[in-house]
Amino acid sequence: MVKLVMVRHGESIANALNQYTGWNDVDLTHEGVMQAHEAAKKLKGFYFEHVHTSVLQRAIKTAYIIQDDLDLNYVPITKTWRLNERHYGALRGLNKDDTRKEYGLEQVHLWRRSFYSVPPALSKPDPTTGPYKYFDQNMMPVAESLYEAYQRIIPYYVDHVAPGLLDGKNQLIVAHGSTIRALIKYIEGISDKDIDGVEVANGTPLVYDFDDKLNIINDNRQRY
Ligand SMILES: O=C(O)[C@H](O)COP(=O)(O)O
Repeated sequence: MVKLVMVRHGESIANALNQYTGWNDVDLTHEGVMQAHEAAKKLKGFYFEHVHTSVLQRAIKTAYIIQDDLDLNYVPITKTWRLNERHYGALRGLNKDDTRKEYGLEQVHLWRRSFYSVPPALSKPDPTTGPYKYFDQNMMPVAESLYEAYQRIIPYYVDHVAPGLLDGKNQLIVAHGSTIRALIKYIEGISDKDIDGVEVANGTPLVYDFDDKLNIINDNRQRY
């Protein structure tokens, strides 16, 4: 049996302000730091051989806290844009309740949870925050549906996470709400329609036990 654990970062400053975030690089709040420590507590005794995270500090710092609390700082960590949150386009930085008032509940639900809905796009990529200044601007999204984000997230999982699992090595992914929803969809074979009912809470470890063919033996995921 091998384990995959996925953790959404602790509460970020944008989460606390109820703002769309996406590729914006915002820090954890104090509450978010505490949630990362809580996640580590729940994972006490868990050993993993590789950590995978995004290039966004809210996920990286959550991963570091978990590694440190579990005394696993020596475990290699990969930071990749492929595990970034879904790009929220021109919605990033806006308050979610304000957009509900302006565009209606249904539209906001579609932007946030449907598989194919694309948020309003930026007119051009926005490389103003740290992680993107060395990026090829041609690959920077201006907005992503979950479907589009899935196309960059799942190849990373298939190429860099699944081989470790198939080798019997536990893996930890510390990422974002939509990143983890895409991974849950792939791993559990959830339909395009049903994925809109899947939520991922900050700092709550999702644990999958797989057999040697990566069939799920057990998981602790709650749908709500
Ligand atoms: O990018 C964001 O705003 C959040 O991390 C996830 O937001 P959501 O719950 O609206 O998908």
